[in-house]
Amino acid sequence: MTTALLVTGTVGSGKTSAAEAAGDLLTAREIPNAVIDVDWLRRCWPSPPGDRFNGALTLRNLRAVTRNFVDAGAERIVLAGVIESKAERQAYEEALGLPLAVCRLRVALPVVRTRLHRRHEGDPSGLAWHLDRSGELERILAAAAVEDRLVDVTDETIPQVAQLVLRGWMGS
Ligand SMILES: Nc1ncnc2c1ncn2[C@@H]1O[C@H](COP(=O)(O)OS(=O)(=O)O)[C@@H](OP(=O)(O)O)[C@H]1O
Ligand SMILES: Nc1ncnc2c1ncn2[C@@H]1O[C@H](COP(=O)(O)OP(=O)(O)O)[C@@H](O)[C@H]1O
Repeated sequence: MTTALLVTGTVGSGKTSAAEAAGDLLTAREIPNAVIDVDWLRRCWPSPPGDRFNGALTLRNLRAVTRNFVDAGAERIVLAGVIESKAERQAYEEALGLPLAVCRLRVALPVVRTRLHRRHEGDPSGLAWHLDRSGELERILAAAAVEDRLVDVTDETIPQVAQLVLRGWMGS
């Protein structure tokens, strides 16, 4: 049966990079897989009042895209995204229609901020928003403890993070 793994963490923690690299590792092992960057499923403007991250639309897109990937033969689905509560986790699991594991990346905030400066070079307003959100979201995620597994990856390279994430999910 197909199973899903959500790589989560605060903004700039490396969830997108880790999910992409995990997909590459699965491909190298010839395990049919798909990678979903949840940010793209909510990239629609404007969002409705009271739903600033487009949560409802994200779930509808997730349901449709996942079904297509499963129909295409994906056995492992790796997602990068943010969930802030156990209720949101349940809603994701229901939309996916698959067993879901959640791995949270923890990265020391000064390192996150250095990465954000690099990623948002030439984008001062985006940088300011992400810098502000990084600490706030880290506190929200730590309090919510929605994950099955928390890994501190402050000093790990992207391929190392991908390996850690997969090891916790698949055992190797
Ligand atoms: N609760 C919740 N739900 C969904 N997404 C969340 C949430 N909190 C923060 N984020 C993160 O917000 C970041 C939005 O950044 P974007 O650059 O995509 O901006 S925009 O939505 O296009 O305006 C984007 O940050 P990055 O993770 O750095 O890409 C999202 O992951
Ligand atoms: N393990 C890592 N080591 C060094 N830089 C990283 C690592 N993971 C991600 N990055 C870089 O940090 C930035 C944020 O990573 P990204 O994957 O976009 O994070 P997120 O999806 O959590 O916002 C990107 O510029 C990325 O290239």
